[in-house]
Amino acid sequence: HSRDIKRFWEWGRKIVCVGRNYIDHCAELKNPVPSSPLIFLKPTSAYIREGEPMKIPTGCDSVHHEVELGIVISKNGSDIQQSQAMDYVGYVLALDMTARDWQDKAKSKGQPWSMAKGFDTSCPISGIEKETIPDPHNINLWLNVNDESKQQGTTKDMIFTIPFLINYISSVMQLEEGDLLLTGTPKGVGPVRPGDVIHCGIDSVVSMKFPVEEEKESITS
Ligand SMILES: O=C([O-])CC(=O)C(=O)O
Ligand SMILES: [Mg+2]
Repeated sequence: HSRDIKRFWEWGRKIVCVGRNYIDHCAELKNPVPSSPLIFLKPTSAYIREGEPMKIPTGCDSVHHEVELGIVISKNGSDIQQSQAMDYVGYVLALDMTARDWQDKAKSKGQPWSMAKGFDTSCPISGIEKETIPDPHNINLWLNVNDESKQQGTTKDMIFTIPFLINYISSVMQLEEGDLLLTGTPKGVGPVRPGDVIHCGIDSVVSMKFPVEEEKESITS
């Protein structure tokens, strides 16, 4: 692949996610509000784009939608200072689809969330928007399931800001061109079922739709 940043999902090397970055989402799942960012990873094999279905993995009883502002890293950096951080960003709309029953089970056993967060199709994304988003800390994220409003939040309510997160993460692991950073979800998460359609957006600037399907066992001989 040529390294066209507009097609970062084809060659970007990691997806770094922030959990519990909105107080009202911490409260709805009865989780503590973190005093430092909660970081986890998703594999890049989880990406899907509009036109592809989101598939509920076999054996999972509850896949939740989480609409999030995504940050595409535009150049390599380590120890990126907060004052420089906004030179490294482009914006996407993203879903952090989560197998909530698997996550709950992992949490109760003290195990990582990798399976709950990393299943195939668990990271639907839009294209990159930059000029259309003048202030990423003042946009509205919304999500409907079958035209019913489920999530509505403003990035004003993020606990840890984008420069803080970029500095925090890049002091430990380099951020590379084409990486995606998911900044957490506001309240209103909930389950989706086969046949549902997820429609989400950032204000009226960008929106995307994904149908939900059951994963079918692939038939190979
Ligand atoms: O699974 C969770 O609740 C953590 C998370 O990804 C978020 O807050 O966006
Ligand atoms: Mg999330």
